[in-house]
Amino acid sequence: MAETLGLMNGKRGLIMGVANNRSIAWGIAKALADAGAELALTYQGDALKKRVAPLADQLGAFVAGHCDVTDAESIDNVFKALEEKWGKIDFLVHAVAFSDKDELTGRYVDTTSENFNRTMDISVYSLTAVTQRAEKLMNDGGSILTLTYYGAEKVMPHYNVMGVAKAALEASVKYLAMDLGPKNIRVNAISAGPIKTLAASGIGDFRYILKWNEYNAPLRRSVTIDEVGDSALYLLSDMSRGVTGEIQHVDCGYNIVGMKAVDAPDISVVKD
Ligand SMILES: NC(=O)c1ccc[n+]([C@@H]2O[C@H](COP(=O)([O-])OP(=O)(O)OC[C@H]3O[C@@H](n4cnc5c(N)ncnc54)[C@H](O)[C@@H]3O)[C@@H](O)[C@H]2O)c1
Repeated sequence: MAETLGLMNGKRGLIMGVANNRSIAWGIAKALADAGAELALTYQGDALKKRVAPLADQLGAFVAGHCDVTDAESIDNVFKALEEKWGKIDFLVHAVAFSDKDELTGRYVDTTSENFNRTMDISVYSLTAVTQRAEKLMNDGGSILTLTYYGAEKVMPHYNVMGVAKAALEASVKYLAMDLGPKNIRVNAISAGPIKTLAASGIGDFRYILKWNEYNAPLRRSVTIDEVGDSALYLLSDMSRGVTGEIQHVDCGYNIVGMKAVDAPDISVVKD
């Protein structure tokens, strides 16, 4: 981890999307805590509470409660808890996405209306829903960060409706950045390279996608949650005070590549 002592001293914020210690949100939480931030975490349902509570303890973080972004009341309760505890917040991390894994394989054209709408609600609208609440607590400016993926820009195998959702999420970042800029609230996204997490395990042939990235990214490896965490620290701290509406790739450079590297081996899909 990079040396960041004190960069976030005096700053407080909410991190949504920690499921376990492999979550990207956990990498971000660790980087922020190391830099001196005070954190609040949410969890989605009792099953995840058991995992999130000990992780929160490790960082001395406040557990702001259950939050399912499809349930507006649960979002309101979390922000009420934050208002009571701190009065204001300085940053918000939105690392939340979901789609039916049966539709993260095969053809996009077969997406159902039900899963399309659910994917959009959880993975796209939720950023706007939490931003509405955060705006009221960011009375001294702030920084909001979400997580996206290259499948928003280019067609990736099996990413399907999630690619469409991430494209909408990236457009939301820009519209929110414009709306909140006059209040000195910045809104950015990190487009992370593939990382083996709970959510990623739902994507068809994920190991193949991961390997392909490792062989073909300029850095010839895949990115880690700690590296995403350090880039998030930049976007959530005053170091990036002149940056908003930005989609920052943190993917070992994969997004600049046009075709297979000449030194990359030919690989094929390996089924578990
Ligand atoms: N892992 C990757 O390869 C990768 C790459 C780029 C972007 N991302 C994005 O990073 C973000 C975090 O995912 P991750 O890979 O760390 O996986 P993860 O499974 O650790 O985290 C996903 C989180 O979304 C939460 N979530 C899902 N539905 C929810 C709901 N209805 N209400 C509240 N929370 C809900 C889960 O509780 C979980 O904490 C997602 O937006 C994902 O699309 C992941």
